[in-house]
Amino acid sequence: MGCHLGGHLARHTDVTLVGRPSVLDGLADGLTLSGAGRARAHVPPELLTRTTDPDALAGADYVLVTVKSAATAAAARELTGRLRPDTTVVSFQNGLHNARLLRDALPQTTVLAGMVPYNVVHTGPGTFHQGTTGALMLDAHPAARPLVAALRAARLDVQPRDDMPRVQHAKLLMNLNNAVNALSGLPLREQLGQRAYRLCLARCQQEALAAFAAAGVRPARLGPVPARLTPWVLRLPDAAFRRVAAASLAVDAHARSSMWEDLERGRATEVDALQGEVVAMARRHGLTAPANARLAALVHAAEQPGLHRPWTGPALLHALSGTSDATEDRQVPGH
Ligand SMILES: NC(=O)C1=CN([C@@H]2O[C@H](COP(=O)(O)OP(=O)(O)OC[C@H]3O[C@@H](n4cnc5c(N)ncnc54)[C@H](OP(=O)(O)O)[C@@H]3O)[C@@H](O)[C@H]2O)C=CC1
Ligand SMILES: CC(C)(CO)C(=O)C(=O)O
Repeated sequence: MGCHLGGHLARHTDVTLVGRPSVLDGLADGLTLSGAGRARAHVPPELLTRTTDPDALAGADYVLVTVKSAATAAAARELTGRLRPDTTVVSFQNGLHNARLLRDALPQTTVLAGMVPYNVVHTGPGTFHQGTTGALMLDAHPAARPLVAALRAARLDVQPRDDMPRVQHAKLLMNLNNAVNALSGLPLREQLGQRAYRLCLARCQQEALAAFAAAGVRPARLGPVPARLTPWVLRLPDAAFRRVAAASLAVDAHARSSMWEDLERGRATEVDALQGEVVAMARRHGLTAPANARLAALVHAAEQPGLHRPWTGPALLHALSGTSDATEDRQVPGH
């Protein structure tokens, strides 16, 4: 995500990519951006400063944090004492707590929450493909204005919002599919086209919605269907689902979740910040979230070397069976 955002911005403003040698070395000839209906674009290496040294952020107006949730605390420690007082940090990460973690570590700094609604996959050396579309969102704040202008100049759609906690809860509901998608081994379109996988996701979302309600949080509406009705739409038979969710399925045939990419590359996933968050929130409010707990356990098992095998939809649903009432799979809203 850092290469995608940085690559787009580098054509309009000075960008320094602070990252790992394994990523930066692949950018020696620059960076190629594809997807989302834009012409394939090459960003030449002279437009990108690449470094592993966080000291390079000392002069930055903005720091966009795009590490996985488990790496936020360490990244925050690296930022501590290195930023100008007027630098603004934006967390463009999934999960609910990354901006708060950064704020706690950087109390003198303006830290904004952001949200990326679309998927980006590293498809080859220096090549980053955007497989789905949507507007970036971030806290509406005066400090965000120049960044919003730069993102727009780079032709990235962006919406400042005054309800980012609600946006992040809505995004968490979407991200509950990351585990299902990663375990399926399938592109998003193929996976969401199969009802058995959708029933797994519907169970996770139902548990999350119950936990959100108990916590007094109403997730923002990010798409055509209000969040509370999404589990019902997911449970529709395939043909009806295809009609109702045509827009959601209009994704690139190759788009996959970031968690799929983590399992493919043998990296730890973000499941603790997604399914794990629902389990923790449910517990705080005297509820349980057994489908989310089971999926988190399956993802952790798949993180072990050699243990990642694709799950069919029926097998995954069976693995979750007994974790919630199967009659839910026939439930309609209000019943
Ligand atoms: N990819 C996607 O399609 C989407 C991702 N997101 C969210 O965006 C965030 C980033 O995701 P994604 O780009 O996929 O993650 P990746 O793991 O692909 O990229 C993060 C990179 O940051 C590196 N990194 C970690 N800590 C540091 C540090 N302190 N200094 C420098 N580099 C560091 C990681 O290295 P290492 O592996 O060594 O830790 C890794 O190379 C996540 O929260 C994700 O959920 C949101 C929407 C879509
Ligand atoms: C865009 C989306 C929802 C795609 O699965 C995502 O956030 C991710 O892959 O992490």
